[in-house]
Formats: sequence, structure tokens, C-alpha cells
Amino acid sequence: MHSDRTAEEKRDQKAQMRRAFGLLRRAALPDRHHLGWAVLWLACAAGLEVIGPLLGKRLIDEHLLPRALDWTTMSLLLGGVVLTGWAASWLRYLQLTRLSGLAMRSVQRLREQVYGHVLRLPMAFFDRAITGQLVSRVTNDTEAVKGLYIQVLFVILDSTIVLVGTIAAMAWLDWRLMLIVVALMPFVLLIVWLYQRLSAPAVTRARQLRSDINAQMAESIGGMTVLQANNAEQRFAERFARTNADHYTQRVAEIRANAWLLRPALDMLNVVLLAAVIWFFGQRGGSGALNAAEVGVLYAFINYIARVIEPLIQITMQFSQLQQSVVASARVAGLLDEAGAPEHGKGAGVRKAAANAGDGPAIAIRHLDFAYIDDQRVLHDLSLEIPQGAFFGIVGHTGSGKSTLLSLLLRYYPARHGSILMNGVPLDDIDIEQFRADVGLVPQDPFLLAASAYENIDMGRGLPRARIEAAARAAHAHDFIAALENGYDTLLGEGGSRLSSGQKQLIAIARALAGEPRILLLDEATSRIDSQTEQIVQEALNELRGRVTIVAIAHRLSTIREADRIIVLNHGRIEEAGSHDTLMQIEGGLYQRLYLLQQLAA
Ligand SMILES: Nc1ncnc2c1ncn2[C@@H]1O[C@H](COP(=O)(O)OP(=O)(O)OP(=O)(O)O)[C@@H](O)[C@H]1O
Repeated sequence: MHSDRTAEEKRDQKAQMRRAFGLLRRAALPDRHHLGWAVLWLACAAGLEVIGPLLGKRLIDEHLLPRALDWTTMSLLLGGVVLTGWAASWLRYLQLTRLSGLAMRSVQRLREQVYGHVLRLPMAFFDRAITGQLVSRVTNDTEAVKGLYIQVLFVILDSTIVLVGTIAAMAWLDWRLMLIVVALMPFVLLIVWLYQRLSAPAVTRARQLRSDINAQMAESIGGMTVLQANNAEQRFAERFARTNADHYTQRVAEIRANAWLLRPALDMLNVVLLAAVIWFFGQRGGSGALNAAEVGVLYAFINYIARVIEPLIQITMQFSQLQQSVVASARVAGLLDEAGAPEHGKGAGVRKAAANAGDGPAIAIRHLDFAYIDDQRVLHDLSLEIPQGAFFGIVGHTGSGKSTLLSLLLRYYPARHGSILMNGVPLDDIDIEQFRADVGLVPQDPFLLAASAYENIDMGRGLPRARIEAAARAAHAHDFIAALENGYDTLLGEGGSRLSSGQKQLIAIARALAGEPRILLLDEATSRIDSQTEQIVQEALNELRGRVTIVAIAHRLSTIREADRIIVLNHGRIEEAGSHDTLMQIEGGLYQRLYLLQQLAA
């Protein structure tokens, strides 16, 4: 059982690795020539770093010790030591900027790709998605892919090249000495591993606390009105201070583990390595002085020891970071694997029928069945025809399926059984851009951007100003917009915080009308506004009558009283249908009861 699980975990990890590196490869593809060069130059830099001490050794062994002071060769050798060191750091720096550029461009590409993909996901995906997580996929997780570059390419690759080169040079100089150094190398790994084990809980906790700090900030800002109304500032400030203090403590614990364990132990190991090498030389020199020819080797080894330890530390330290980056990248890859909405698929262009291509009623619904979750049907065998230019109201109890019907009309979800036709053309056969241009929506929540009134009505469509103003006038929103200090250019604040609920709703109506839709869908557009604003909305709808087909869901029955036909839904079925007067005549009917109840409440 246990071994099954570990085998499965291993398979998971492998799959994650494959996904992460697949993503990395795809993101870097346009920059692959940079990548090849970067790796080549990194190898050159490492090579130069290995050559420096060899030149130093020659200077000592062949000139300084035997007192063969040939100044030209000596200057060349000395110059060589300086030059190789300088050229190595220069190359390293050049590669760093090249690879950083590549990493950042890849992240930029990836972020655009992920965001673009999210915009095309079917609505059913957002029913399951958690906004915060999705945002972090697009921002933090894509950034973690950059971590993969930095860790894998810069550090691990670079350190490995340096390590291999240095060990090879040591073996060439004196393989027994090299073996001593290599034999002590596992201790570096052990120390770093111990450090990571000791500091890991603090690191994880600090990371979690950092996200708590962010979450508390976001929550407090979002709920500021409730927070202040309940006099909760002090309590929230105290809670924040506690989290912040915990974060500080964890960070200190992490730094302490570094200061007390990692650095001293590694320095100690460095000294032990040096001592071991010197002792070995002492042994070989016997009781007498050191063999003169070996002083250069000693010099080169002392240089190399530092170069072996540092890359080893770097490689080991990167592993935990690397794991996190792999997990994050696998999450991004998983999101990209989510299938997009069918209308954005390849076939969409082929079936490019326009909404007005056919004839017939504006909307025809035939035997429509729908369920969000299998076996839990929300709409049952619904059939309905809405003529061109008609005003239809949809009413019913909470949960009766009104919004679901609207979502299907908007193509947010595909119908399970049955069909919906617009002007005689099945919805799936209508080009999506044409469809969106033909159908306007006024949602229950007006959703305003932190932008100007103009931008909120335009919604990125680049419509002429005159059309925006005309739409605002038709929605009876022009007067209050014009009265704002900068008119249409006045910034409305986050979520339109500068406006009243009714005004926001009128902006949303103006937004829908600005697209000059042939069909206008309203989802409880009057549920949050006062009676006076409701009358304005009614007037606006009346003015559109005949020109635009209107389908309005309304809790407030007064909004759709004037509708040509009112559809009463009950548990996903059409229970009654007719004009207000007809429906009021059905004694004990659902509509009559709903209407009388509302009148009583008023
Ligand atoms: N995204 C969803 N996933 C799963 N079930 C859903 C989803 N949206 C709605 N439902 C379910 O479908 C049924 C109909 O919901 P719908 O929102 O269409 O009702 P409604 O008539 O618009 O209600 P209200 O007047 O409260 O807005 C309800 O039982 C609801 O729980």
C-alpha cells in the first residue's frame, strides 16, 4: 500500500518534471539560439577559470622557484592569470544578462499565453476555479518558471561546468590529491542538506505567513466598510501585527540556521580541506622541505578548493527551490492544458454564419435540457419562440433556472439536449464575434472597471464618442455622467465606487446598448435599484421596443409588467406564459401569487 503510494508519487513527480521542462522548452523556443550561445560561453568562462591557476602554477614552478627569471614569459604568464580571471567574469556577466533577458522574455510570453488562454476558457471552468489561485497562476507561477531558468541554467549548469572542469584539472595535476578533495566533498552536501532540513520548517512557515499578510491586507481593504462600521480597526491591526511578528520570528530562525550552522561548518570544511592537502604534501616531502616542483601544484590546489566548494553549495541549495519551481510550472502547464471553449476552437472559423443570415424568430428554443452536474437537471424540455423585436420577461422562484437559461442563450454553456436558434441559425453555427456583437447583456452585477465612464461604456471596443453618448442617453445615464467633474472622462473608482448602485446599472445598460445589439438580455438589472431608477430603466426598455428583441429576467415584476409575454419558470419547466393581464387571470397561478406577494410586501 505504502510502496504503491510512493511509486505513484514518483510517477507524479516525473510527470510534473516533464510538464515543467516541456513548458520551459516551449517558452524559450523563439530564443533558442541565445540559449545555445549562452551555454557555450558559460563553458568557456568555466574553462578560463580553470586555466588561471594552471598558469599560476607554471609561473611558480618554472620561473619563481628555479629563479629562472625570464621576464617576458613571466609577464605573459602573470598577464594570463589576470586576463583569464577577468575574461571569465566578463563572459559570465555577459551570459547572465543574456540569459536573464531570455528568462524574462519567456515569462512575458508565457504570461500572455496563460492570460489569453484563461480568457478563452469555457464558463464551466470558472464555476470550479478559485479566483485567487487563478490570479496566482498568471502572476506568481509564471514567475516561478523564471526560477527554473535561473536555477537550472545559471546556477546548476554553471556550477556543474565549473565543478567538472576543476576536478579534471586537479586530476591532471595530481590525481591522489584530487581524490582527497573529492573524498571530502560529500561533507559539503551533508552540511547543506542538514541546513535545509533545519531551516525548511521556518522557510515554509515564513512563506505561508507572507501569503497570510497579503490575504489579510486584501480582505481588510475589500471589507473596509464593514470593518469600520463594526469598529474593528484595532482588532484587525492587532491580528496583522501578530502575523507580522510571527513572520519576523521565522525569518530570524532561518537566518540563524544560516549563521550558526551553514557558514561556520562550510568554512570549517574549507580549512579541513586545506589542512588535508597541506598535510598530504608534508607527508610526501618526508622530513625535509617540500619538493620544490610541487609548490605550484599546492598553489593551484589551494585555488581550486574554493572553486569546488562554492558550486557544490550552490547546486545543493538550488534543489529545494527547483522543486518549488517545477511544481509551479507544472500548475501553469496544467492550466494551459485545460480545453478552451469550443467556439474558440479551430473549427469556429469554418462555420462562419452570421446571426442575421437566416430567417425566423429572433430566438427559438427547442426541447432544451440542461444540467451543470450530471443527473441534476436544471432545465427540462424547454421550448419557446421569441419573435423579432419582442419584449419577453422571465420570472420564477429563486433557483427555477432563469439565469441558467440566459447563460445558455449567451453560449456560456453548451446545451445538453435540444437546440437554440437565432434567426433560424443554431447558436453553435454562428461566428462567435458576430454573435457577441449581436447580443448585448446587462448582468445582475454591473461589473465596472476602475476606469473612466467612457471606458466603462466602451469596454475596449474603440467605439466613437458620439455612439457612447447616444447609448448613455438611451440608457438615461447621460445626465449624471455629464454632471461629473470631468464628464465622460471622470474616473469611476474601483468597481465604480463613485457611483450609486442605480447609476452603475444604468452604465451597464449604456454599455450593452453602445454595441447596438439586435438582442438585449437583462439579468435582474433592476434588483438593486430604487423604484425611481427602475422607472428610468422601464422607459429605456420601452424606447427600444420593436427595434431590439429584449429578454429580461426580473425579480421585480413591475419591470416586466409591460412585456409582450412573460414566461414563468418553475423548477426548470415553463409553468405559465402570457401577458401580465392574461397571467393575472389564472386564479391561484404562480405568476398571480408572486405578483400579489410582491404587492403585499410593497
Ligand atoms: N454554476 C453552477 N454550477 C452548478 N449548479 C448551478 C450553477 N449555477 C446554478 N446552479 C444551480 O442551478 C439551479 C438554477 O439556478 P439559476 O441561477 O439558474 O436560478 P435562478 O432562477 O436564476 O435563481 P435566482 O433568482 O436566485 O437568480 C439552482 O439549483 C442552482 O443551484
